[in-house]
Amino acid sequence: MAAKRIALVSIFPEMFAALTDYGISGRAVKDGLLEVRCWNPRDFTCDRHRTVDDRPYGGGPGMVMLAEPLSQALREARSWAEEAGATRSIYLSPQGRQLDQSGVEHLSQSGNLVLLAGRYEGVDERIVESLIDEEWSIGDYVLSGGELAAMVMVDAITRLIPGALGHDQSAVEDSFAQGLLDCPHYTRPEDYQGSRVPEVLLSGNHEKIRRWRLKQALGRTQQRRPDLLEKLALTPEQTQLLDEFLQESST
Ligand SMILES: COc1ccccc1CNc1ccc(C(N)=O)cn1
Repeated sequence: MAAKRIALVSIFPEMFAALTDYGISGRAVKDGLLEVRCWNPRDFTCDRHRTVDDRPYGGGPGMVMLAEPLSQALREARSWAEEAGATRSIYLSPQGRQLDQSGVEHLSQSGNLVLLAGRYEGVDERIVESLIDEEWSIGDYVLSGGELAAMVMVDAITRLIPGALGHDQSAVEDSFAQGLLDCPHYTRPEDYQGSRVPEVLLSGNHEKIRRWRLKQALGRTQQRRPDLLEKLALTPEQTQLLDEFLQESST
């Protein structure tokens, strides 16, 4: 399968080493599953100070990113991504559509991406109108720049690229993929400071272990994120396991 191309537009390209040099995404780059390149609007300026921002029309605090350097950077980034196929240009901002796992799945299936990471108070709106297809937010909070939001999005998407997770992990079994929170996890030793690993996990009975993990995921979701549960149509087995969990936790 051709590598997924993700182009980044940012005045802090060095930040993206966190994606390309570490972990699952770093491995995906190394294995040729993912290609990441960055374009810096500062390289598309003509003045001595390499100015990328200016004061907002209408007054007010802060600065706004200038359209022209962004336009040139975005156009180069987009043509690189489009060389490898259909491409969608995304702007990360608090005003965007909120990202969740279903949004990640949607974006992971939509070809190549150009991600625009804004700084200051944001970018000149004419750039969003002319060159951006979709605006996305990773949550209802304000960051100093879109770079961390872009990296969150790329990391989540990369985990869904076939082959990116080794054989020992699976995005499909990810509880979040089923719309549930995750179950508890344990590893050696069996007894840690007097606290033991649940016996079922030591039993080697894989069906019992599957049911226990599903029960824990359902119970945790009910207790911590009932809003997620409301979205789900539980199977008869899931309904029964959740009832058992709630009975056990009320005793
Ligand atoms: C004041 O900052 C901005 C204002 C407007 C646009 C971009 C920025 C850059 N900051 C961001 C970016 C994304 C998110 C998010 N929630 O996805 C949070 N902050």
